[in-house]
Amino acid sequence: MTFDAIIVAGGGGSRAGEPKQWRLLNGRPVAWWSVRACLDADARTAVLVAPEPEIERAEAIVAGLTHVRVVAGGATRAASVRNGLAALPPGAGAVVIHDAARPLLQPRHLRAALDGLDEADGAILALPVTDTLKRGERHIEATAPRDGLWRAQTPQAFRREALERAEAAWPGPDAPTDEAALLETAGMKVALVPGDPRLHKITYPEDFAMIEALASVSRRTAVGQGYDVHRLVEGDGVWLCGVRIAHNRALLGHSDADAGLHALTDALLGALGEGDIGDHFPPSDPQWKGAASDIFLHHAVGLMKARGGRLDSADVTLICEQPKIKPHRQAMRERLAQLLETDLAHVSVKATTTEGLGFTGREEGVAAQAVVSVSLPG
Ligand SMILES: Nc1ccn([C@@H]2O[C@H](COP(=O)(O)OP(=O)(O)OP(=O)(O)O)[C@@H](O)[C@H]2O)c(=O)n1
Ligand SMILES: C[C@](O)(CO)[C@H](O)COP(=O)(O)O
Repeated sequence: MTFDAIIVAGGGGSRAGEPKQWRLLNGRPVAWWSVRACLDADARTAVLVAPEPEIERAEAIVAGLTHVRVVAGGATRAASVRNGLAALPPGAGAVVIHDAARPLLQPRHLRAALDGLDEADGAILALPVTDTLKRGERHIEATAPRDGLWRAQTPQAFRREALERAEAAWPGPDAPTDEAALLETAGMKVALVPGDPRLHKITYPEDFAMIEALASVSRRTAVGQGYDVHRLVEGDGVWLCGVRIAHNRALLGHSDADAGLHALTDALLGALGEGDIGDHFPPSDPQWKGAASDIFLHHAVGLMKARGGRLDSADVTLICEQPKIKPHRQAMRERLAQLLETDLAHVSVKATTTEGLGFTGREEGVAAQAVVSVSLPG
């Protein structure tokens, strides 16, 4: 079933003491992560609802993403959801509503909520209550039975037509605290789908630390490796790891033949499961003839960033007799750190000969190997 997503980020964060949806989490604003997850799950349109005075800020945050609309929120969460619904294009069978304040959303959560619509008009992620419940102010007045009680989370998915009907039928005047309440009141069926503690909502200041801790355990490390070779021919210099080295030979290739950057690009694509450099930049395509290989690496870095990935380390080994690499190693590391948008300490360049053996030993070509480690949302 096709679906649109509404990510509500229109609150003021009074209990958190700041507009929590804009605070940085792993280098991105809290609200960005949910928009990204909805797009990764193939939402047709993701509507980000932001406080009216902060529309431009929200637009800047999602500027690099396609199929996103930003609209102004209302005085309550329910009003913000209504504004989001009004901004949806017609057509999709389902709508998913999600709190921006739950930034560890993953596509699998969205799929689980949408699957719940097979047997109901709505489906919400929820966790069974596991603590004993007490009622009272300063002292306990009663112990409340917890059987059958659930903590409602988001995402919450709805058949669009059912949500619109339930919305129109809501008696008011109070706003519901979630959209499942609209359907419950209208007598419709809403499924309970097993939730996830990682969908914890940032409500109070201490929740930021909790989310950061959950985010760090929700990440995985991906390793990628790359290998490339280019032939040495007549010429006056070579490009290696983004640095031009004067030499009495040149490297032959469709692009600038920078074996170091090619191996590194392949390593990064490998860590992301994105195929290899030839899939993205076919050698048969004339536009890459003589191209500076910087653009290949830049592209792979863009893919990594779009996934919320972070480079932890990159290690390149150049294999050749000549030219000598050591005098250029630092310049290469600096250029790679710049291209990888990371610190110098995360980048290493090494070189070795093959003791005169093989094609590198005979100075017929230069080989390069690269290994990268990337941290990705789990
Ligand atoms: N008028 C509102 C109020 C809330 N929300 C959004 O609804 C989600 C859950 O609300 P809540 O945790 O209550 O956020 P705030 O309203 O920002 O917090 P507070 O109630 O502490 O002010 C958040 O992503 C929040 O941005 C919204 O879009 N519009
Ligand atoms: C919708 C919700 O996330 C379900 O738990 C929650 O009700 C929103 O937070 P609020 O504090 O009630 O606005």
